[in-house]
Amino acid sequence: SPPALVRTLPPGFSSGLLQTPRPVSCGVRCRELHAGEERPTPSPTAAPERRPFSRVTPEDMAFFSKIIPGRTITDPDILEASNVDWLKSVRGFSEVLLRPQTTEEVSQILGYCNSRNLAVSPQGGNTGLVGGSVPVYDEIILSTALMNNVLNFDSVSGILSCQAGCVLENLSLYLEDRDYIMPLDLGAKGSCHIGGNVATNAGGLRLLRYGSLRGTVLGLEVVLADGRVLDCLATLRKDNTGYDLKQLFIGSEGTLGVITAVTILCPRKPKAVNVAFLGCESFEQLLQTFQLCRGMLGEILSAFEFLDRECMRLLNTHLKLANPITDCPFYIVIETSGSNPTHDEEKLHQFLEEAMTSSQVIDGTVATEEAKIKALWSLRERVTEALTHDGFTYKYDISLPVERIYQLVTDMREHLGNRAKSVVGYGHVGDGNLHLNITSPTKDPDLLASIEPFVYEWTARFQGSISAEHGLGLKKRNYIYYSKASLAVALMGNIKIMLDPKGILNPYKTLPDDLQ
Ligand SMILES: O=C(O)CC[C@@H](O)C(=O)O
Ligand SMILES: [Zn+2]
Repeated sequence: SPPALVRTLPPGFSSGLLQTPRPVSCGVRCRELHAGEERPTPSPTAAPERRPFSRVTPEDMAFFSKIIPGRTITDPDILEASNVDWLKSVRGFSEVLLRPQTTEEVSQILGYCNSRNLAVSPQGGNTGLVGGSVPVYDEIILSTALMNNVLNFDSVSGILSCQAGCVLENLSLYLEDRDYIMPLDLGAKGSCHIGGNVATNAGGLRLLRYGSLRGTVLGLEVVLADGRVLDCLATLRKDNTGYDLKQLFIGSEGTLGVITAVTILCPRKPKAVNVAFLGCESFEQLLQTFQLCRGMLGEILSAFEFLDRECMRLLNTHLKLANPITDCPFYIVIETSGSNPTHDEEKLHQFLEEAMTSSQVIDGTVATEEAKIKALWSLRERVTEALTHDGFTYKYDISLPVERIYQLVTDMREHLGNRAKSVVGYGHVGDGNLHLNITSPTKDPDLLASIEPFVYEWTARFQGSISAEHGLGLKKRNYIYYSKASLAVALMGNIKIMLDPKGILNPYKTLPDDLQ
């Protein structure tokens, strides 16, 4: 029988997304590449069976307590928050939460877990939306929360070095005091950790201007599954000495190593920021406005986001946020960031005049002061929160050629008829990234069966990505084949085996079940 420390699942209780347990795929951790191999049929999102990892014993606890005294948590009330994801859609049953403060501590923990065959679920701010940051069964939760020191900031180059557990908003405030900003900004900034941002290659609201973390992250320190510390913590803009290994860990969702420190290139704080909130009659007009905006605002444009009328309805109903302009089918948030307030305002006003006279935009409002800028941004940033009050939410994060993104929403509405409560579209127009969200009063397997695989087939038909910026985690892992060739996925499996031969790091995530 399992040691007393480990609670077995209550009878009939499902772990994670588990509904119908699927037989363990093959148990083989070594997979050969076969040319022309058939792509496996994706299984439902149900979690695979627990793999035969060891269970935590009192001896293991004694070891952890010696390495990180007072920072081994077993209190069920504290563990509850770390076992459940932000959406409350995935639940694990871990009984151990470890809070290291240093890279050396992470190294010792992983070296030990690897030798004992104990599975580990790395966790940052736990704000992910695909079930990637919580355990599925009894994996040990390895939190970066106490690894929150800035290591260095070079005010000439703008290069920041910090530990992985720094909260994004704290880093932003730290940099703003020094006349710099972070190159990324997300709705979850108050909780998410930079290590988690990098591990998931989070996109967010500024990607249009500053690019993805694949460009702005200059270096990483990563603890590998066996405890070795990989020092790629470079601070160079240019470095072509061999393969760029840090890219493997960016977006790997904690399955290849635990990121412990990051160096990141930060832009100067803009002297002038303006936000315009505009309304359009059709998505066609919204796209024309985007084109015009790129032409007229070019170098000062820092965000071009959208939400539809349904999103606005949910913001009004659930969060009591008022629409600052007349009711429209589509709303745009445009942000400019530049170095000359007079020049930027003049450009923005010329653009708005042109957009209004050519009837691309029906109504709009502009903000230059911080409080109003914040209020306008919250209409875009808080859609996710509004959706959580609308019911059970099915979330899709799709990349498509920009002119196609809203067609998926209209096709989905037509396809579902009155079976869904709300079908909404919003997202990052500038990046060709749609957030399609569908709600129902409660979890509804029939509705889900109507949405999937329809949404994935639709996306694959236009060579889109089924996960633009949220990653695959537990929920989307089996749909990877809709966006990646079989050979690419098989190579990913080989990399996983090379770096984590026992598969202890964030098991059941990112890779499809046939490669777990
Ligand atoms: O909740 C979502 O689907 C999207 C969340 C986030 O990526 C956003 O852009 O607001
Ligand atoms: Zn987004």
